[in-house]
Amino acid sequence: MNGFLVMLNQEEDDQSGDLESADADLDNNVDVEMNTSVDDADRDNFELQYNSSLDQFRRQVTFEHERIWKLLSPMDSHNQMTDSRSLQNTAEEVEESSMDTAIRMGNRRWLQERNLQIADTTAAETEVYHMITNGTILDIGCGSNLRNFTEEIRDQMERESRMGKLYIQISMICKQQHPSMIKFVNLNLKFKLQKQCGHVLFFTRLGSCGMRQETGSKAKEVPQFNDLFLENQLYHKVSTYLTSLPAIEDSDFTNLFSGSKANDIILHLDKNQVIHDSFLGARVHWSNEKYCEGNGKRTLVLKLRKKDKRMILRPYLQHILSVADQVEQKSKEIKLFMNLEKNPYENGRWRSVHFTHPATMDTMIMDEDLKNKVKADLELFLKSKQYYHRLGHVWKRSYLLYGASGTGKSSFIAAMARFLNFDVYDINISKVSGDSDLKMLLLQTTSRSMIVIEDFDRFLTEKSRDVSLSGVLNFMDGIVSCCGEERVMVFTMNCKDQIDQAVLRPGRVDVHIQFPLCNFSAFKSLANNYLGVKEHKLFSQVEEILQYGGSSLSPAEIGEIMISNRNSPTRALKSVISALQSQTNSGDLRGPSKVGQRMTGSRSARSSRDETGETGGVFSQESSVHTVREFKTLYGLWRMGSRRKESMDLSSSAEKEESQQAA
Ligand SMILES: Nc1ncnc2c1ncn2[C@@H]1O[C@H](COP(=O)(O)OP(=O)(O)OP(=O)(O)O)[C@@H](O)[C@H]1O
Repeated sequence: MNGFLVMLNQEEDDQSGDLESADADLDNNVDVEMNTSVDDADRDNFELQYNSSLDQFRRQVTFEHERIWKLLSPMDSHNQMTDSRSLQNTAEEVEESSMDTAIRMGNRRWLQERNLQIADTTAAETEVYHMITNGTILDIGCGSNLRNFTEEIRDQMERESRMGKLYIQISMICKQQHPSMIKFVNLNLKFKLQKQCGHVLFFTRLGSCGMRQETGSKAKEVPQFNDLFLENQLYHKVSTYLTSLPAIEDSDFTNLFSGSKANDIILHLDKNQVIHDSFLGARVHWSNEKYCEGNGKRTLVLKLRKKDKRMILRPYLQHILSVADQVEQKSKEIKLFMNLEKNPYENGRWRSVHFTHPATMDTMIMDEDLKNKVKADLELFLKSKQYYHRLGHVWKRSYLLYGASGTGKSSFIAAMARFLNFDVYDINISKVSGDSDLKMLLLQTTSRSMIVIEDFDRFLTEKSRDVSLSGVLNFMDGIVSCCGEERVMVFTMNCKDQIDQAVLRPGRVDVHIQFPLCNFSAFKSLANNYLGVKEHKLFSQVEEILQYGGSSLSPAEIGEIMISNRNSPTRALKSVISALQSQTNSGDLRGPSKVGQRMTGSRSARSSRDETGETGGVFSQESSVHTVREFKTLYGLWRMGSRRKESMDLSSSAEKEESQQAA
């Protein structure tokens, strides 16, 4: 009678419940006695035990079984090899999915009927050794396991078998690389054992290539370099991901590094330390345990439970990639690229500097609703890769920022760049030598960037220019515009009324954002930011002027007055009031400014509004076209052919109120 424990390779069975109970048995050192010796009768019954409806499978198992017994009789190694190959070929012919299921079910039933325990044999080599030396005889002779066993363990197994202990082989024929070799090694060992003790029983399992690969190990390694010593990008991504885990902060074994941004500190896991993570309820462990001091190569090792592996491995890796991308994107130092020379240089046209503009969405003074709408629009865009691809659209979005000089358009571009953490390519179109040069510039930009053309209206209305209108239209959404992805294009204008409708059509410009002159709400924000004043007795006077006289100064102009008088808020507010009054009284609401310095080259907002009949308040995304139509028709402002049929026009609700009041 032989005491033994059968260990079914955990890698080959995904019914974890039993494996867990088997683990418990193993811990308690429970050996299961078997009353019958395994002999020919048992072998003959083997087929019957697989009482499966899958006839094909049954026939196959019988066939395999006989074959293996034949292989155990003395023969030369050449024949064994040949036979192994033919076994493998046979396995390929059999339908795999039903086979796998049947094998699993069959094995389990067979083991259960004999009251045999199933244990986890993916245990570390030392553990297996421990079980062997403790007299618990077992073996699962799957090729991969055998490869992992040391000579010492194999010798031990042989010794034990000579003492009459029983080994049970649950082997697996796979179609992976070198299966015949594995099989050959496997069979050789069994052949020896058979000769020595005569108590070896084989089960042959037919596995598929995919299954084999997946079942290779519970641990997945991500080496830093590939065989060609090129850096493994996945290693880089996983490292980035791990540094973003909250668990790394709690670890006692971390090294501190400076990040790419000033004042950034990054925690890296110390060598041979483990960090835990969870995904979809599964717990995983990462370690950089394999750290080779000699050549400095590192490997990150992922360990997870067998039952979780099939379920979460792929989505977990996808999750790692996307989190790492986000982390990298956030920690990236933004750059500002400029095209300076007309003649192309060898290294491309763009020259870059660090983008240091301090404006952010928080520092922008504008209607909060409008600001939130733009932020939501940008966020949605970032998440819409699949959506754009499904529609066959290039993953890009174009914004038109329009309004008088000094209303914050350039600052808003900076705020958008910071919000997205995108590099900015600021195209100076006067330095572009022609249509093909413009294309070239676009081709040399990267994905995840903002491409900006400021004062676009000025360029478009110029009589003589190097770049043609069709060159510009192609730039905006022609074939070359798809050379990069996830890009935001931004155009700024003082006034869009004189612009060719083809330029502004959706696709070329998706979102219109108006930047109004300073209204009372913006004034209060400026007073708070620039003077530190939240309330003041002069506020009501400012409100009155703005309400009845309308906005006449830009935030830049009012801001400048406040900065110059920042030592005395009262003086600053009085100066603002007199500037507003003088603008109103002069009738030329945007005549030459007596306050601050107006940016050159920009037409006054009010004069452009007068020219075009623009009232300042337009419609927001939600407002119905009907309301605007009514409004404009009433005041004779309706121009034929709405240019905003499909593109979104965002303007502040304050501006809308202003329009309504004006009406
Ligand atoms: N809405 C605003 N919020 C915060 N700051 C503003 C705003 N508008 C103007 N400013 C301040 O005014 C200055 C000029 O603004 P900015 O250059 O962004 O205006 P602009 O609309 O781009 O002008 P231009 O059309 O002449 O280029 C900046 O220093 C900016 O801080």
